[in-house]
Parts: sequence; C-alpha cells; structure tokens
Amino acid sequence: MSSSGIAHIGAALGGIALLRYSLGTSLIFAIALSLPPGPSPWPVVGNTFQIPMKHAWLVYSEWAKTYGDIIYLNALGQRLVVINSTNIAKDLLDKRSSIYSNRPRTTMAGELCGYGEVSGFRQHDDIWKRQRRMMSHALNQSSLSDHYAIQEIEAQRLVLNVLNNPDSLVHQTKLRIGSIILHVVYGYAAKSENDPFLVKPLKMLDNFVEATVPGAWLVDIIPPLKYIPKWVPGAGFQKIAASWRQLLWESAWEPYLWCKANYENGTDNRSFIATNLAVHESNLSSKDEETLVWGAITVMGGGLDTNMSTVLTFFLAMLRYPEIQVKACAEIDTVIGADRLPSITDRLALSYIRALITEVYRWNPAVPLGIPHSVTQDDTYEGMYIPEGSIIMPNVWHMLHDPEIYPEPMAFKPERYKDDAEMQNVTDLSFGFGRRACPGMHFAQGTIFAIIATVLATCEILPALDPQGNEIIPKVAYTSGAIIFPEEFKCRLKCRSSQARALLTQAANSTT
Ligand code: HEM
Repeated sequence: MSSSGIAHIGAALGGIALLRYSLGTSLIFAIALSLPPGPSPWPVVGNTFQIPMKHAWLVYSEWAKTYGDIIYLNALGQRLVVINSTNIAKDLLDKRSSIYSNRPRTTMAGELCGYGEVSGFRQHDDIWKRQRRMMSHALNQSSLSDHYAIQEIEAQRLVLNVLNNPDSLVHQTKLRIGSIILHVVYGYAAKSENDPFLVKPLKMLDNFVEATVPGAWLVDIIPPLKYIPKWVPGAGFQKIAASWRQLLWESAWEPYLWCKANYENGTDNRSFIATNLAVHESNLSSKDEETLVWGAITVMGGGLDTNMSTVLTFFLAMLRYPEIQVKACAEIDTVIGADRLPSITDRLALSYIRALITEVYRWNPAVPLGIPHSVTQDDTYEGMYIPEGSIIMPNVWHMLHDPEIYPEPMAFKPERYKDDAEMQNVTDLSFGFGRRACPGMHFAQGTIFAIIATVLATCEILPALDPQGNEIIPKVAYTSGAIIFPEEFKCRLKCRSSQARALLTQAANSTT
C-alpha cells in the first residue's frame, strides 16, 4: 500500500494519520500524526455543509478563534486546508513551493469547460513553466516602463469620462483596464466597452466564477458523470460546458489571430504576442502556439477583475474617509503642482499616495482567499499531516487584518505604514505566494497608481446625493466569490480646477 493509502486510512480513523517514511529501500516505519484542527465532520458528507458559500474569508477568520491558524476540512473526500497565518503560508507556499504549486483539478471548470488549459489554472507542469517564462519576459521590471504611456492615457480617459458621467464608473473602469491589458497583450486598441475582444473575455471570466462555485455542479462531486452524453435528460451541464468552452476558445484565439495577421502583414507592435512571434519569426509549432495563446488569455483574465476591484475599493475608501482624500490631494499639489498631470515615474516622490494605495490592497484585498493551490504529495507541518491533493487556501484577508500588526484593522489608515518595507509586506500577501505569485504584480501597480494619482490630481470624489440633497455614504459591503467587488455604490466627481479639466481633456484626446 502506498504511503498516502496508509495516511488516508489514518485520516478516516478520527483525524489521526499514519505516515510511512522509507529510508533507503528497506527500512520502513510509521508515526502517528494528526490532521490540522477543524470543525467536526458529519457522517458520510464530512464538512460539506459547513463550508461557507458566502464571504468565506470572514467565516474562516472567525473560525481561527476556535481552530487556530491552520484549519482542515473534508468535503466528500476533497481535502481543504485553510491557512490563517502569514508565517504558515510562507513556510508552505513559498518555502515548499516545489510541492505546493499545483492548482486544484475541477471536472466542470477544468475539464469540461476547458479552463484547465488556461495557464493560471493549469497544473504545475512544463507548459505552465514555459508560459510563466513568456509572461515574466513581457511583464518584468525592466520592461514596465514600455507600458507607462498606455497606462497613463487610459487612466486619463477613465477620469475624464467618469467626470462627465459619474454613473459610468464601473463601465469605464472595466473598459479602460481592459484596454490597457488588450494593448499590452495583443497590441489592440478597444473601440468601446462593447468591443467583442473585451466583452468575450469578461463574460468568459463570469462563466469561470460560476463554473467554480463549490457544490454547484454534481459532476464535480461525481466525476464519472462527465461521460454522460449531452442528449441524456439531466445532462444540461454538458450543454452549458460546451457553450462556455466555445466562448473560452473564442476569447483566447480571436485576438491572437488578429495580432498574428497584423504581425505577418508587417504591422509591428511590442505586445506580448508580437514579441513572442518575433522570437520565433512567426514559425511556432502548433504546440508552442497553443502555449502562447493560453498564456496570453491568462494575462487578460488575471488582470481585469483584480484591477477593477482595487480601483472600486479606492473610490469606496475615499467616500468614507474624505480627510484622507484631502491629505492625498495636498501631497500631489505640493509635489506635482497644478501645471501637469502625474505620471507613473512620480511614484517614488509620492509617499503618502503609495501608503494610500497599499492601504487599499490591505483594507479589502481583491482576492481575499488567494487563488487556491494544491499540494502534490503528503506533507507534514509542525506535527500535522497534510494529505496529498489537499486544496490550500491562504486567508489573505485574515492575515491583512491581524490587529497585532495592523491595529484597528477595519479602519482605512495610510498613516499606519512607517516605510516601504511595511508596505511591501502588504503587497507580498495581496499578490499571492511562491511560484504561482502574480506575474502581473508590478505592471498592475503601475495601472493602479496611474488611475489613483490622476483622479486625486484632478477631482474631488464626493458622495452622491439623495432627492433631499443629503449625502449617501456607501456601506463597506462586498460581493462573494474568488475576486470580490464593493457592492454597487454611487459617487460624484467634481473637477478641482478648470486647469485640471483642460489638462485632462488634452491628455485624454492624444494618441499613444
Ligand atoms: C491589483 C491587481 C492584482 C491583484 C491583487 C492580483 C492578485 C493575484 C493573486 C492573488 C494571484 C494568485 C497567486 C497565487 O496563486 O498564489 C494572481 C495570479 C495571477 N495574476 Fe494577478 N493580480 C493583479 C493583477 C494582475 C495583472 C494586471 C495581471 C497581468 C497583466 C495578472 C496576472 C496574473 C496571472 C497570469 C496569474 C496566474 C499565475 C499562475 O497561476 O501561475 N494579475 N494574481
């Protein structure tokens, strides 16, 4: 029997596991190890019905008071380990990244809908490694400044358009962030928010969220159901999966083929795709081409919702903390003045804005439970047994709300950071762990800075008014899901001066 086989029998025997070690070829012995603590499982179904469906990061954070920093759950055989401590997350996901860098397999999303091809959800295999190399080439620190112009101009367009129509905040954020990423990945300029190159990946991401809702798809619980043909009554999930797979394919291949055709016609650009085509002089094998296409769509998918969530959280924070907005504007006025708009190269000189942005990442992180990893072999940690195949969820929200490190954690306070090292502790957690850590981290920070600094330099963010003229201060309430958004709120934007409007108009209408 394999070591994991023995261990699993142990797990069934009331949380005590037997782990077998082998020294050389012959010496084998067993020690007793316990699984991490967690809520008592029910017979047969285990913890299936205890796993929170909504705002899980808050529930796991509450559970930390009872079970501690590492919690074990078992839902019908699928093991889940929630980590509530920064040190444990780093010990496992960073230091033992050779075995903690897989992604969980899912039948509905991964196999039937095809998301298992997309590099962000791919297993930790050779194709994924090649895709990561391609991404880091396009998004590494030394090529970041190549993207400043597009990040700044789209930020200026966003602010000008929201200034003219504050109700368009969500649409504009989506459109402008999507445009930046389309430009960087494919060299494509989005025509409007209805542009299919933008609409399709956005819908494809919504489908992904639905396809990964825990417990929503019977086929995830009983995988052999995947062999049932579409026409069998009750196999509606097969039709849904087929249409979602088709959309995923179109989202990935259509912009790629557009970029490739342009490249072959000599319309050069410095996009992620064109740069990779140039390396191979456009003669990619079909396998290499697939590697590139699925890597590219991950960049698109990884950057859209996360950036959007962060920008919307910034607006929410400014509505609730006007005094911080005043301080941030004052820093921009002092350092930049009124004669020009901020640029990404001003970041070093704007320490309060850097602290404010860090506080946005901490206050309500876009990905509060990270993107789950999974472990490829049995492991032990501080006397606890972590079975092979366990899904590992770092509760980043909890780590970033530790009152020992962040006193009054629910308050939005940029002043809490004494220096850049303290700020980096926040970004290190918000952008994930180990080999799967976000490859777009530095690029994303450029986009976020461009948007936030441009808004603060040119506008006052004010609460919307009710029919009686009273200010409506939005609640701090968030959606559930892997990537979270503030619940819908309204705001007004007032231009800080006619000069600011003139600068914005001129900049937003120029071409990159
Ligand atoms: C504020 C913005 C962003 C945040 C908070 C964020 C956060 C994250 C997190 C938490 C992960 C999972 C890391 C892990 O598994 O431990 C991730 C993965 C990823 N992110 Fe980001 N991200 C952001 C923006 C971006 C941007 C702009 C891009 C691309 C241009 C990007 C591309 C990716 C990709 C490709 C992955 C998958 C990595 C893999 O599985 O190997 N992200 N991101």
